[in-house]
Parts: sequence; structure tokens; C-alpha cells
Amino acid sequence: MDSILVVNAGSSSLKFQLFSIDERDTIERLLKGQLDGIGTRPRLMVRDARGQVVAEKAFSADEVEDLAAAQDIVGTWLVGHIGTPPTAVGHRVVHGGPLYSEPTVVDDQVLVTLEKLIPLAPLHQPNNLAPIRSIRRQRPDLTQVACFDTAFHRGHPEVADRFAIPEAFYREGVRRYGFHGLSYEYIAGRLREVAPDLAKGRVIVAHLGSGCSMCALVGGRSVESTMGFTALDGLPMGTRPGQLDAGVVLYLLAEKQMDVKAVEHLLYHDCGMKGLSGISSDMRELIASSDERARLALEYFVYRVSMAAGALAAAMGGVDGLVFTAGVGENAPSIRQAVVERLTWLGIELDPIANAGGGPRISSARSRVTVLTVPTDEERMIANHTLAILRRGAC
Ligand SMILES: Nc1ncnc2c1ncn2[C@@H]1O[C@H](COP(=O)(O)OP(=O)(O)O)[C@@H](O)[C@H]1O
Ligand SMILES: CC(=O)OP(=O)(O)O
Ligand SMILES: [Mg+2]
Repeated sequence: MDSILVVNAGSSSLKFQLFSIDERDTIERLLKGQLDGIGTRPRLMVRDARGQVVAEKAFSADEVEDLAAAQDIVGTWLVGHIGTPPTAVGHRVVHGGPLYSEPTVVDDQVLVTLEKLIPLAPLHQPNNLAPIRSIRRQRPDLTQVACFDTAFHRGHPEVADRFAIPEAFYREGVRRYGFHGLSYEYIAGRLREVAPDLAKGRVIVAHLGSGCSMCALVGGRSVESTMGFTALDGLPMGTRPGQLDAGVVLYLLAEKQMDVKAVEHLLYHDCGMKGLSGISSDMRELIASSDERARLALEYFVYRVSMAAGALAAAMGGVDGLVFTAGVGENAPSIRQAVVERLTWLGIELDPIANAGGGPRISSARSRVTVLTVPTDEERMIANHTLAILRRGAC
């Protein structure tokens, strides 16, 4: 039996899925697992095709303090539990730079190019490339496919792809790439299935997880995103600040005499919800907390998400739908409610009971804009791309 293993290293989690491929190229999930809460409350959870738990283990924050530790644990588990090796492995790679606008079979040359992008995604790219490299060492013959977070956004109009800086920087690749593209591509596909009319219209997708961004979809294509050159821009996140006056960075370097590495560490690891609250990067802890600082962090988050929704609606000249997805978007009704309450001016009205129940439709019958929760599945998107590459014989 042919199968595809998918590996997705995010900022707070390592997710994986194993899919079988039948003779008609139908993809069926065999295993779905994740080690999430890395550095805060790590927990490994793996389910089989029927949703039965096949592995569950909690770790202390010290035992799994980073992605490398998570990779060791997940790698060992997979080697012990997958009988036959997969036919191919698909990987989420966060940055594809100006060169990659399609999923790509990884060879040594591709790896070298992707390694050059590590400075543009230091929180993700090393973790995305490490398993590729280690599988390549052990099984150089195995097809590995890199699927990029940036690829889905590469068709943005030029005005959305630019910063207002001299053109020479644009030509060397300083562009507003946008990220979470695999998630948005999956959601665009799901909308065509579950809400075909809406899928043809103007939809804002809010991918609110540990990393957060929002995307404007017109007819299922990305036209604008809140993230830019790196995954630091846009919305506040678990440990990243989101949109930040560039003058703050100059101040840290010049006045605080921080070196570049210290500023990079601050911006990727100690800002966002963690920096603002001083309590945690994990939304569950902030929502459960009665601390005033947690309340401020949540208020800031909601304020920024609703402002971004306004900006994306303006980019599209209006909005027909709003979709919540990813860890927070799918699981936190209180955050969804607070965001929607700030968007009544757009003609959005929530159905509080549907929202508490998780949807999928959480807007009222009167709402001019349809609001949905749609669970994302970056791994399935990667499996689809990997299968397409296998079938094209591109490897
Ligand atoms: N029930 C929940 N309520 C609120 N937040 C949640 C819930 N479940 C998960 N989250 C939040 O989702 C975030 C992780 O989202 P996820 O999309 O898995 O992240 P990533 O893939 O970027 O690592 C964490 O901040 C976590 O607290
Ligand atoms: C790009 C990004 O922020 O990814 P994640 O949400 O997985 O951290
Ligand atoms: Mg993620």
C-alpha cells in the first residue's frame, strides 16, 4: 500500500499525519498526531483513522522545551509505530522566498536554497528543514516534497507585494510574501465544498493559532495577507508582536545597544501574548486567568484582529464571509465573539448559541456577512500536493 507521511512544524507544535493512497488516488487518513504546547504544557496525542487515541503522554515544559526535542520524541514514536516506510514524505516549509511558488521535490540544491531563507523565518525554517535533512541522510532514495506557506500568496497584486522602500530591495526579495498559505488553500477548497456561493465571493480568513495571520480571498484566491516579509508582521501572536513600528527596532539596536541576535530573540520568543501578559503565550491560560495583564493581552489581540478585518475588507472593497480557523479560531468562542462584536459596523452579527456550540455557521440569520468556523488541515493539503507530484512523476 502506498502512503504519505506529512510533517508540519509550527511555532508551538509538531503535527504529523499518515495517509494511505488507494489505486484511485483517494487519500485516507491513517494516523493524526501532534506534540503541542511545546515549552509550555507539552502533550503528545496520536489518533488512528477512527479517531481512537493510540498514544497520549504529557511532558513537563523542561522535557520538551523546543521543536528539536519534540522532533526526537515524534521521530522515535513514528519509527516504532509505522510498519512499512511511506512512499513519500511531505513537509510544511514556511518560507519559499521569491523562487518557490509551487511544491517542490527536495534535492541537495533545493535544501541549500531553503537554508538561505533561515534568517527570514528563524522560528520555523530550521525546524522545517531538520527532519528533511535527517530523513535524507537515512533514506536518500525517499521522495520528500517541500510545500510552502508562501506559495498560495504569490499571485498578490504588485501593490500588495510591495513595501514603500526603494525598488532595489524588492528586486532582491524584500517582499510581502504572506504565510499560512497551506491553511488558506485548504480553507478555500473546503469553502468550495461547504459554501460554494460564498467561496466565489470576498472572504476574510482568520488563522488564529500560535502564529496568527489573516488572508483576503476573492473567488478562492489570496489577494492580501496581514503577514509580510517574515512571520513577524500583522497580528499579535503567542510570542511575536505582529505589526511593529520599525523605529522600535532601531531604538533597541541604537539606544538599548542590543545586538541583532538579542533583538531577533526578543521579537520571535518574548513578545506577543507572552510579552504583553507576562504570564503565558498560551491562549488557554490567558482566557482562564483572572489577572489584569491577561485581560489586557486578550483585549489587544481582539482589537488588532478586528482592525485587520477592517483593512482586509477595504482591500477587497467589501466582505461576504468571515472564517475562523486554527487553534484559537476553532476552539475559543469567547475570542470569536469579542472579534465579531467589534465588526457589527460591517454588517456582521453573531448567533451566540451557534458560536458556543462551535458552528460551523456562527452568524445570525440576519447577518449580512456569513461567519463560519472551519477546521484547517495543513497536513491534508500537503498530502494532496505530494500525491500530485508523485503522479506527475516529477521525482
Ligand atoms: N480550547 C482552546 N481555547 C483557546 N485557545 C486554544 C484552545 N485550544 C488551543 N488553543 C490555542 O491555540 C494555539 C495553538 O494553535 P495551533 O494552530 O495549534 O498553533 P501552531 O500550529 O501555530 O503551533 C495556542 O495558543 C493554544 O492556546
Ligand atoms: C507562519 C507561522 O506563523 O506559522 P505557525 O502558526 O505554525 O507558527
Ligand atoms: Mg500552525
